Amino acid sequence: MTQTPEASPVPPPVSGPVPALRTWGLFKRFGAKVAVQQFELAIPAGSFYGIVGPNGAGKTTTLSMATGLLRPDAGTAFVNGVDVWAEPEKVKPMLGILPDGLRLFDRLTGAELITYAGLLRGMDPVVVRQRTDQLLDVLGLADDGTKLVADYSAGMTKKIGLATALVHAPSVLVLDEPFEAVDPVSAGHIRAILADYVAGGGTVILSSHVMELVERLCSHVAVMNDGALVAAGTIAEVGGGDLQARFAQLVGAQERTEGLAWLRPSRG
Ligand SMILES: Nc1ncnc2c1ncn2[C@@H]1O[C@H](COP(=O)(O)OP(=O)(O)OP(=O)(O)O)[C@@H](O)[C@H]1O
Repeated sequence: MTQTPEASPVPPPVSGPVPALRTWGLFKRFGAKVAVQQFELAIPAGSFYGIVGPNGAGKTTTLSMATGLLRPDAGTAFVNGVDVWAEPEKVKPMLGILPDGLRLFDRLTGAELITYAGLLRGMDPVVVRQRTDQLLDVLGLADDGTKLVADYSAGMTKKIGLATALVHAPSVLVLDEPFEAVDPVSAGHIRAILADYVAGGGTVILSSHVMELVERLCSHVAVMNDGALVAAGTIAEVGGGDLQARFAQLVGAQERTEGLAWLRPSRG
C-alpha cells in the first residue's frame, strides 16, 4: 500500500516567472484508496490548461486540494506564489472556482446567487449589479435570473456556477468540467468568454473528458491516470498531433471488441 509521503517543509524554488498555479507533493487518500499521489505541476500564467484523465483518475480531488476546498494529506499549492493552505485569505480574491458537484445555495435565485458571490468578495454593489445582468445575459440566463437555482436544469446550474466564479474578475480560473450538460450554443459562448479572458492575460485551468475540446481550446494539457500525473506540456508536446490517441496510450486503454451479447430489444 502507498504510504503518505513525508512532506518536506519547504518546496524547492521554481526558476523563471512565478506560475499561476503550482502544486507541490499533493497527496490524498480515502481509506485504502490513494486518490492522488505526489501531484506536481507548474501552470504558467496566461496559459489555457486542460486536465484530462479517465473517470476516477483524481482530477476533482487534485483541483479541490489545489484551490483550498479539500485539505491534502500532504503537499500544498500556490496561486501566483501564495500558499493556498497557509494564506487562504490572500489567495481567494485571485481565484475563481467552478467546483464539480459542490452544492450551491439553491434557495437563492440565479441573480441573487451571483450578487451574493460578488458582495462576499467585497465588490461595489453597483458593479455587482451590472456584472450580474451582463453574466446572465451572455450565459443565456437572462430570462431565468429570478428563478430559484433549485429549479435550474443541470446545464443552467453549471452556467450559474460559472457566473459566480467570474464575477470578481479573478486572475486564475479553475473550472471542473465547465461544459458538462451545457447546450452547444451556451458552450460556444463560454468558449468565447474563456478565450477572451486568456487573451487578456488570465489563466484558465479546466478538467474535461472531451479531448477535441481540450485540443482546440487549450494551450497546455496534463494527463492523469490512477491518481498520478503521467504527462504534461503543450498540446503539441503531449498530443503529438493526435491527443485522443496519445491519451489512450498513456492511460493504457484497450480496445474492447466484445459487446453485451444479451443486450437486444426484447420482443414481447
Ligand atoms: N469523498 C470521497 N470518499 C471516498 N473516495 C473518494 C472520495 N472522493 C473521491 N474518491 C475516490 O478517489 C478517486 C478519484 O476521484 P476523483 O473524483 O478525483 O476522480 P475524477 O478524475 O475527477 O473522476 P471523474 O472523471 O469521474 O469525475 C476515485 O477512486 C474516487 O472513488
